[in-house]
Amino acid sequence: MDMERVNSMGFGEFVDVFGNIIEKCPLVAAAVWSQRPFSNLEDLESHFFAFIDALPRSGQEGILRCHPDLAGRDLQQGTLTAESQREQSQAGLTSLDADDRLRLQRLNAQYRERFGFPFVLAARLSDRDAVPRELARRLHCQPESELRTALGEVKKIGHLRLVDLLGAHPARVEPPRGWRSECQ
Ligand SMILES: NC(=O)N[C@H]1NC(=O)NC1=O
Repeated sequence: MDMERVNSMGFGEFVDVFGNIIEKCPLVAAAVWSQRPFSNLEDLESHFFAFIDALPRSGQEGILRCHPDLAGRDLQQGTLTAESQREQSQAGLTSLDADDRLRLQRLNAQYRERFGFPFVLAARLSDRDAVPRELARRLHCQPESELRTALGEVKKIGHLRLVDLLGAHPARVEPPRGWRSECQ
């Protein structure tokens, strides 16, 4: 799909196509539509990300809370969005054995208890061994930096989803501008 096609979309079609760039948050696409025309993928995604950055903390936490746990209940029940299902599957999270699944579920619960929102990570840039390791590491980060790290992961997920839709050049796997974890 090229940008001319994107720029020609009416509101309804745009939200249908881009409504899940930010997981279960079609409002972001709805707001971005009014910023058209877009010159390229970077321009388009910058509007998605600027919307997130401009939200108050409650809105940013709300966006994080719309994400399903990695290897969590939605995966078990088959209720993930198509995008999330594919991402979790690519990371090998759909084929964990019972012990590994339980370990991840316990870590997810600890993380949610500490920060008040779910652990978010771009699963396609990770794998079944790295996910619990990264979760355990981030559990010890400070809440302020962890919020920024988690929003950076939301942006990585959104970037990869946009690349899928627009058939653009290979995804930047190390995106610039502070998308890295702030807590080492
Ligand atoms: N919790 C979490 O990170 N979920 C997201 N990550 C990802 O790659 N897809 C998701 O749904």
